[in-house]
Amino acid sequence: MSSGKFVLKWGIFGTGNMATQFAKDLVLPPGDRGEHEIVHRIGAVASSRGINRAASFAQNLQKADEAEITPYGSYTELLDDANVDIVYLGIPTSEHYENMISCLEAGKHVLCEKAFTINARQTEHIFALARSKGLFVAEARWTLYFPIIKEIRHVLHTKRALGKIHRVTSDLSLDFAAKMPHHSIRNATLGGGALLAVGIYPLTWAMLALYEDPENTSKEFPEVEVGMLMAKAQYDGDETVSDEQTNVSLTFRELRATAVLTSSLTMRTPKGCTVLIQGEKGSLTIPWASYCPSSYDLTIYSTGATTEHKFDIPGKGLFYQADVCARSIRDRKLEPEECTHEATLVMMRLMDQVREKGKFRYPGKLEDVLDY
Ligand SMILES: NC(=O)C1=CN([C@@H]2O[C@H](COP(=O)(O)OP(=O)(O)OC[C@H]3O[C@@H](n4cnc5c(N)ncnc54)[C@H](OP(=O)(O)O)[C@@H]3O)[C@@H](O)[C@H]2O)C=CC1
Ligand SMILES: O=C1OC[C@@H](O)[C@H](O)[C@H]1O
Repeated sequence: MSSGKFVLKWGIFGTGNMATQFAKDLVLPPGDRGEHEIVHRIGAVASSRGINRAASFAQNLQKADEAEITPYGSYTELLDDANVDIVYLGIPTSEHYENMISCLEAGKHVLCEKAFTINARQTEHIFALARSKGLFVAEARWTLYFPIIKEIRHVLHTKRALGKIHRVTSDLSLDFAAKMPHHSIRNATLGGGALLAVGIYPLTWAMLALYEDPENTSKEFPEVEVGMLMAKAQYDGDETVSDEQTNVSLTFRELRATAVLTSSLTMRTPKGCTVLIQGEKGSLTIPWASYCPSSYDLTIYSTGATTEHKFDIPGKGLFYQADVCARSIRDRKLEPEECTHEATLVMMRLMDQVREKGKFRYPGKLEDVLDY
C-alpha cells in the first residue's frame, strides 16, 4: 500500500506489439479514468531475444513514468524478481500455455493475452494449477473489461430493454493477408489463424448476449455449424496452414436464439456490420471497433427512437483489465468477475468445437497437454 492505494507490480513477457501497447496504457494515471484506489508499477520486462531489446523497451517506458524497470534477457530470469507480483504475457498464443505454467510455478499471478491457450484442455490445466497455488489468473480478452460492457450486460439481461433476445450477428475481419502477408497473425506454428486471432470477438459478443442470458438457465451449450477456409502462408521459408476465413452459426435451441458470426483475415469488416443484437422489443448495435467498444446504439421498435450511449476512454483501454487484476488481487479473488474462468473455458471449448468441425488442428506439439 502507498497513501492508502493498492500497488500492483507488473512484469511483462515480450516486447512486441501488445506488450508495448499494454505497457503504455499501464503508465497512464489511473485517476484520469476515475480509478483512485490502485497504482500500477512496471517492475520488470523480459525479452526472449536478449537483454538489449528489454532494455530499450524499459527505457522508452521510463521516459513516460520515471519508474525503475529491470530488463531481463529471458523470461525465466524475470520470474525470480521479487519486484513482480503479476506477469502480463504479450507473446504469441503458441507460447501462452507453458509460460503461464512457469509463472504460476514461480508464484506469480497471471494476465495472459487472448487466445488464452491453444485448446480447452490446456486452459483446464492452467486453472487447476492456479487454484492449487492460490494465485489469480485471467484472460486478457480486453473487450470484456471495458466499463461499457457492465452497462450493456445490465441493459440486455437486467433491464431486458430488448425483451427476449432472438439473434446476434457479428463480424470481425482485418485485411492482413493482402496488406501484411507475412504477419504472424496467420502463422499456425505461433497459434495464428482467423478464429483465435479475430473470430474470438464475434463469439464473445454472442456468448455475452445469449449464453449469459438469464433465460439460459440450463447453461445450454449451443449447436455449432462451421465454414472454415484454410490458407497457406510462408514464414522464414517454412509453409504453415491456418484458417483465413471462419464462419460460425450457433443455435441455442432451448433459448430459441441464434448467432451468425464471421471472421476473416482477407478483408475488412464492412461499415455497420460489427455487432447487432436483435430482440423482440428492440436492437443494440456496437460501432467499429467491437473489440474496444466505446459506444452502443439502442433502438426501441415501439417508438422508433435510437439513442447513442458513449463512454470516454482516456487511452487505448487496455488498462481496464489491469485495474480489474489489481482490485481482484487486493481483494484476494482468484478470477475476475468480468471474465470468469468459466467464460474463458466456455470460449476455449467453443473454439475447439469450431476447429474440430473445420478439421483444423494446430501443428506439432501445440495441442499437447502436460501431465498434472
Ligand atoms: N488484445 C488485443 O487487441 C490483441 C491481442 N493480441 C494477442 O497478443 C499476443 C501477442 O501478439 P502481438 O503482440 O501482436 O505479437 P508480436 O509478434 O507483435 O509480439 C510478440 C512478442 O512475443 C515474443 N515472443 C516470444 N516467443 C516468440 C516466438 N516464438 N515468436 C515470436 N515472438 C515471440 C517476442 O518478444 P521478445 O522476443 O521480446 O520476447 C515478440 O515481440 C497474441 O496472443 C495475440 O493473439 C494481438 C493483437 C491484439
Ligand atoms: O486481438 C486482436 O484485436 C485487435 C486486432 O487489431 C488484432 O489484430 C487482433 O489480434
